[in-house]
Amino acid sequence: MIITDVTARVFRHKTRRHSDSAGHAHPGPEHEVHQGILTIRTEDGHEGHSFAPPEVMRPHVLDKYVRKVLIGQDHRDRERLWQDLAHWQRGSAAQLTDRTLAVVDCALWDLAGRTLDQPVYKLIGGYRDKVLAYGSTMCGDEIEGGLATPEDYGRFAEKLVARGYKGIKLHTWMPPVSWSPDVKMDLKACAAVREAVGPDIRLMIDAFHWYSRTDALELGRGLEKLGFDWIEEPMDEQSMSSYKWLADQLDIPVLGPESAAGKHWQRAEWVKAGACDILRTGVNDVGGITPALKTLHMAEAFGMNCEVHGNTAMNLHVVAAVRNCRWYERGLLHPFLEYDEGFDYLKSLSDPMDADGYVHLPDRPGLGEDIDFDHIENNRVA
Ligand SMILES: O=C(O)[C@H](O)[C@@H](O)[C@@H](O)C(=O)NO
Ligand SMILES: [Mg+2]
Repeated sequence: MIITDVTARVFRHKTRRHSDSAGHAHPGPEHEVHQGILTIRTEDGHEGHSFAPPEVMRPHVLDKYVRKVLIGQDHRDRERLWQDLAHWQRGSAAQLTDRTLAVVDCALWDLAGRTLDQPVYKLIGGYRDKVLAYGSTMCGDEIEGGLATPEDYGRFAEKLVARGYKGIKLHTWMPPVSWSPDVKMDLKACAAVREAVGPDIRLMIDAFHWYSRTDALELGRGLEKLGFDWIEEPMDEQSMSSYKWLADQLDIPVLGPESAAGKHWQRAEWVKAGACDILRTGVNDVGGITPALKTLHMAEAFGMNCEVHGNTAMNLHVVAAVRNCRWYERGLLHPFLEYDEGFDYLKSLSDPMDADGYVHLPDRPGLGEDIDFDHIENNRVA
């Protein structure tokens, strides 16, 4: 049970996903990027793994913080290890991030599952073995036939419904798209999707994240006429009072915060302030599975749903272990990318979806990621 080793491996993998200046993904030519895998090993040879960008697990961070907290400890003490690592953040000069807490916490959960030969969601306490997914589109673009016009969104929505999705979330246009942001164009895309899919498919929006209060209000009022289920991150989430102002004015539920700092503590403040109607958490956003569960359980105590941000196994297992989350966010999707092709370092999808829109939890131990260790070793860069 005692942790003896924490290692990071960096490897090449190929993708057609490219990040823009705001960190949003768009399709492009295949290129090589680097990915990291963190491995935590115990004295009896058990291992737990989790993936993250290499900078999240860089040598300085592992040496100065992670190994100091983990080595020699009982790997089953996830709560104490998470608290001990989180307490290093304050004095780390912002070098120890929530993303690092998340990759360590996920590897510990994976280690527990692999050691006990159980899926993580069953260790947490399973609520369901399959979860309804919504298709989460990439942000709009200026790619001919991509997501460049409202009609493009409408056509893509039809394809997503044919694939089985019962819900669709539009990420609309944001800089660096030359003419964006534009509330009226956002609403045209939403209207085109509603027209294309009809009244029974659930629709949501995740818009430009820095609109003014009045722009966000105009967007929200328009969405109410289109029967959307929620408006997400239309303003800078550092201004909780702006969200309180917006939520007080709108009938459509305001969902958040996704990117606001402060883990489950800040999300408790949003609930107390009435700044959202549906809460949001995400394993990468709050520092791991452990704090994501704290957020979801707190929301449940207030009678609130809490939607989990992001795809991948770590978020899927959290969604499968709670009642007060309606969807798994499957994406990000684009007409020019085949999401079901997965990643070249995984032998199978972590979130396979059936024709009815349900993602089934794999019966593999831990986080259930079907890792191709040969690919990792054959493409090692560090
Ligand atoms: O980079 C981002 O901001 C995320 O990918 C984001 O676009 C998307 O995951 C999201 O906001 N989902 O709700
Ligand atoms: Mg979002």
